[in-house]
Amino acid sequence: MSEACTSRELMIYTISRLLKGVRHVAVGQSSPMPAAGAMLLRALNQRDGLEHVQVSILGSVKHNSFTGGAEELFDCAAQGRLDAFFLGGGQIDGQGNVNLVGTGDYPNNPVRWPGSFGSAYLYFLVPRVILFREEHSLRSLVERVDFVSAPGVTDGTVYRRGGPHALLTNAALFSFDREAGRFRLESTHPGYGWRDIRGTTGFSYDNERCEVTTPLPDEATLALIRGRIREELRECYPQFAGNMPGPN
Ligand SMILES: CC(=O)SCCNC(=O)CCNC(=O)[C@H](O)C(C)(C)COP(=O)(O)OP(=O)(O)OC[C@H]1O[C@@H](n2cnc3c(N)ncnc32)[C@H](O)[C@@H]1OP(=O)(O)O
Ligand SMILES: O=C(O)/C=C/CC(=O)O
Repeated sequence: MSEACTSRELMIYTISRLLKGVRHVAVGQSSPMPAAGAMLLRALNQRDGLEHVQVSILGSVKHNSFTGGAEELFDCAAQGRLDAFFLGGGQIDGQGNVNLVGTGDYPNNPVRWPGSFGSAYLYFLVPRVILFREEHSLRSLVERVDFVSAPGVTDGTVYRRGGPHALLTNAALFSFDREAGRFRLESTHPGYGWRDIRGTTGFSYDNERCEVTTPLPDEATLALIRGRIREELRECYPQFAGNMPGPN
């Protein structure tokens, strides 16, 4: 029996499950776990003789067919040729708003993050946007973000084909109901129960007393993460890949 599945490996595997059915997935800045999850889906589909998955990772030479940087990604999204993307946030709230700018009042934020990137644009255009935040805490999952980098919901007068699909943390998986503008707890990761999630989530959500446990990857999938995926990830995220379990 190999070393037990780590929290990050579970998140990577869960991302690959959330991506099922996509043909083209892109990964933006500062997103090692999404990159690994997208690579895992590509590898699993290849292994199982399923449809080819195009993976475009910003900043990568090996795993990116774009040669012109983010502009090409944005054009691709506008043309409807991108099925899935990922957004993080120092804060994420119960309506799926993400804050990549900082806490407190802009522009004198006591805590400052890298900035909004093209998050607002892509959030409106990419059908399946998966939100991710490793830290599941009252400070990261808040009632209302201090700054809206990209809004989760928009009124019906605004043309919008993209938006939040799910929120994944190191403790739980939520889906997002776009009609209701609310998250629904879908599963808690091994070691966490619904009460833990209630106590560490700053917003209200549906299906609070969820008893479903997030499924773990099987041995073969775990071996793929620790082998091929870890190696593919090294190009863009050497430190993250170096901290993953795997053969020396
Ligand atoms: C086209 C495109 O590319 S669109 C962009 C796509 N990519 C993304 O959306 C992902 C972007 N992600 C990020 O920029 C980062 O991962 C962030 C900002 C969300 C989080 O930053 P991380 O460095 O991972 O988190 P970390 O927990 O280390 O926090 C950084 C700092 O902010 C502080 N912090 C983080 N969250 C909070 C919070 N909610 N409240 C107060 N302080 C906070 C931390 O204490 C830390 O401070 P320190 O440096 O003094 O210790
Ligand atoms: O403008 C943005 O959103 C992101 C740009 C990242 C890049 O050019 O690599």
